[in-house]
Amino acid sequence: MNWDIFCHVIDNWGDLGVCWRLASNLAARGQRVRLWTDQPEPLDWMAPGARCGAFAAAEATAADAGALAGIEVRHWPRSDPAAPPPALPASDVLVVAFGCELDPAWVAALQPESVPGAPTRLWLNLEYLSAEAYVERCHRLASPVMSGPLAGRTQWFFYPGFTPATGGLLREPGLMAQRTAFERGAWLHEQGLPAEGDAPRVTLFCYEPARLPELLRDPALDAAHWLVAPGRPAAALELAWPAAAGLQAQRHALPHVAQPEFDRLLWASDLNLVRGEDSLVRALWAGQALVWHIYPQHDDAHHLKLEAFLDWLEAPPSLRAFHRVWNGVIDAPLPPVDLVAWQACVLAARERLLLQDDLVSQLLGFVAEKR
Ligand SMILES: Cc1cn([C@H]2C[C@H](O)[C@@H](COP(=O)(O)OP(=O)(O)O[C@H]3O[C@@H](C)[C@H](O)[C@@H](O)[C@H]3O)O2)c(=O)[nH]c1=O
Repeated sequence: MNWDIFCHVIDNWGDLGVCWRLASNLAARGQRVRLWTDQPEPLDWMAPGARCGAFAAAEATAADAGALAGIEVRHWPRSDPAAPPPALPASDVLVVAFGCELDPAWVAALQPESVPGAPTRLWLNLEYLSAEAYVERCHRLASPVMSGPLAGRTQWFFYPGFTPATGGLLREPGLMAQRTAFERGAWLHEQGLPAEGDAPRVTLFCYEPARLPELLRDPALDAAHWLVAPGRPAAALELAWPAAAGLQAQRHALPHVAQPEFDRLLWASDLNLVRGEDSLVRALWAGQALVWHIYPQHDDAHHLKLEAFLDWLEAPPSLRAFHRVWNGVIDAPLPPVDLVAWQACVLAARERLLLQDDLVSQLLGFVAEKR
């Protein structure tokens, strides 16, 4: 089948990160995808070569073409109201990610009314990830358009989630086999990172957690190797680093890496301090201790979202308390890091997730059912 996926980058990298993973998961299962985004630039490091297809086909190397077969990245002139709808063959499935607004003329162009007798074209909204109860209620609901140029059409809600009654999480079929075969020492060595010794490796991929200086002084981390992602995490650690004075801790600034390499970074770490949406999911698959820096919302809606996640995670009291302080929900001393208990919790959660179908399997099933 042919897919159009629309991605409006609001901020940071998760909007595009999720959409790229979705596109590549679909392509790996034989689907043909056009990925439209208003801000394709981060793909240059997240998925090197991805932009070749649409922007510079002649420059694509054979390796790029092979790795990215089935995906065409296209620029979406989202904020230009005069941009004419594309004159391209219609797609079977149109996905607007995270409820992004697509001009009705574009919807109509890419999804002409289905011909009687032919399979129905589908228009889906892939929503944000949450463990809150509404997700199970809203997953797979139809949203009929009542007025305007698209009146009479239906958009379907598809919600990712952590339980069998949701759309599940993105997970490539071979991911766990790769995870098991991963050789941490060799990988760290290849990256030029310290591969010897028992000192914990901590991946830092966060926003600006106010309690970072306090965490630097946690006794479990006083000789830690901090593996620091570029951008906001690097800036946050730079400010906090004076708190590590006198400790043996070391920091290692990392470059932007491609998504598969980012996964391996999480596999190689004893503690993953992740954020947003996609890195949280990848930290669950990594099966190491994790702490989530949730994307903050103005009305504090993220507090409930965080609690729902901690409930689903069956987080032990120390991990719950740590999350609440780390995310500024409560003002209290940061509880001590307990790598053993926290990893056990993540591994148990991963076992539960592995019993469920991944998001793309469910999405393909949903589309087959509706067509
Ligand atoms: C640091 C790094 C990240 N990445 C990728 C992994 C992820 O796909 C992506 C980061 O995305 P996230 O973890 O989701 O965090 P994020 O905070 O970057 O993204 C988002 O969070 C969402 C909840 C919001 O809705 C978005 O608007 C957005 O802010 O960047 C790499 O591929 N290589 C790297 O070197």
